[in-house]
Amino acid sequence: MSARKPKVTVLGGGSWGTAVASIAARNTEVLQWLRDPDIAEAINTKHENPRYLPGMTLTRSLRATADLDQAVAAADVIVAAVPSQHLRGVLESVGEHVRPWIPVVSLVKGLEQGTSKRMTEIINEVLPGHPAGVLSGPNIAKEVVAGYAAAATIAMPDLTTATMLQGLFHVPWYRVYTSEDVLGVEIAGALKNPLAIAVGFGDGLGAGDNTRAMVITRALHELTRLGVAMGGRPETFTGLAGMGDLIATCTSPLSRNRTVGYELGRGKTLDDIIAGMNQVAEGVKSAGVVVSLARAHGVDTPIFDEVDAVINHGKSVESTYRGLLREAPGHEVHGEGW
Ligand SMILES: NC(=O)C1=CN([C@@H]2O[C@H](COP(=O)(O)OP(=O)(O)OC[C@H]3O[C@@H](n4cnc5c(N)ncnc54)[C@H](O)[C@@H]3O)[C@@H](O)[C@H]2O)C=CC1
Ligand SMILES: O=C(CO)COP(=O)(O)O
Repeated sequence: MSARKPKVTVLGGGSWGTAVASIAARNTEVLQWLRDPDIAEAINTKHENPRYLPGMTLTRSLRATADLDQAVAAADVIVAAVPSQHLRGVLESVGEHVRPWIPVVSLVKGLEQGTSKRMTEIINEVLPGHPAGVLSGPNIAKEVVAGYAAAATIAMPDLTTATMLQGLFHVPWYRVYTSEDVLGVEIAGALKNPLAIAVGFGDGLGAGDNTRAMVITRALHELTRLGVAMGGRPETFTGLAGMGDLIATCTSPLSRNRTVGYELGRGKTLDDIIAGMNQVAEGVKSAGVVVSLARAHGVDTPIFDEVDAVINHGKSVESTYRGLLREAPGHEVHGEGW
C-alpha cells in the first residue's frame, strides 16, 4: 500500500500563492487560506481567483478557506505566500495550531523592514523546530498558470526534505530542482526585485537595449557579491533563483517591480504608482533593507544605493542614471563598483 501523500496548506491568496496551490493540487490534497471568503468561494465553486488571476482556470481539486486555524491544523506542509511585511504576523497567529516538525516553505521574495531578516529566519524564530526552506525561480504567476514551461529551485536545509517536497510541486511544465542552499536561493529572490526597479528606470526613460543589458549584467555582479558575502553559494546566483529570476523580472512587462521602476522613469510619483496597484512590489520595501545589509557586510552596491535613493530619499531617476554613468569602471570581474 502506498503512503498517504502530504497535505499542503498554502497561506496567501495572491497571484503566486494561488498559482502554486493550483500546481500542487495536481499532485496532492491542497487547501489554500485567504482572507476574503468570496474569493475562497470562487476558487471552490468556479475554480478561479477572480481578483488576482481573472479568467484563468485553476485545478478543480484545489480547496480554499478563509478560516486560518482550520487551514493550518490540517497541514503536513505549510507554504507561505503572504507579502514579506505580513508573514511574521500570520505565523504568530497560527503558531499553536501547526502540527509539530512539519516543513514550512516560503515563496516570499522580500525582507522584513526593521529587522532585515529573511523569511526563513522569521519562520525559524516563530516556529522553531520546523525545517524552513524556499521555492524560488523565474516564475511570473500568470505564465505558470497558463501552462508555459518554467522552472524553480526548492532549497531545504537537508536534501531528503527537499526531494520529498520537489515531488509535491513538480509537474511536466513546472520543473522543480533541489538545493540545500536555503540562504542563497532566498536572498537571490529578494535581491532581484530592487534591481528590476533599476532596469525599469532605464526602460521608463526610453533608454535602449544596450542600457538594459548593461544594468542586468552589472546587477547580477552586485547581487552575487552581496549574496556570497552573506553566505550564499556562488553557483546559486548563476542558477534559476539568481540569474534566471533576475532576467525574468528585469525584462517582463508583467513584473510589478520592473513596472514600479518604469513608471518612475516615466515621471509618475511612487505614491500614485502604489495606489494604482492591487499587488505587492516587494522591492519597494526591501530597497532600504538591502542597502543596510550591504553596509553590514562591507559590500559596495552602487545600483542598490541608487534605487534606495530614488525610492526612499527623493532622488530623481534621471540623476540616478547620470550618477551611475559618471563612476569610472574598474575590473569587470574583480572590481567592487558598478
Ligand atoms: N506574482 C508572482 O508572479 C510571484 C510572486 N512571488 C512572491 O510571492 C509573494 C506573494 O505575492 P503574490 O502572490 O504575487 O501576491 P499579490 O501581490 O498577487 O497579492 C497580495 C496578496 O497578499 C495578501 N495580503 C496582503 N496583506 C496581507 C496580510 N496582512 N495577511 C495576509 N495576506 C495579506 C492579499 O490579500 C493578496 O492575496 C511575494 O513575496 C512575491 O514577491 C514570487 C514568485 C512569483
Ligand atoms: O518574482 C517574480 C517572478 O519570478 C515576480 O516578480 P514581480 O513581483 O516583480 O512581479
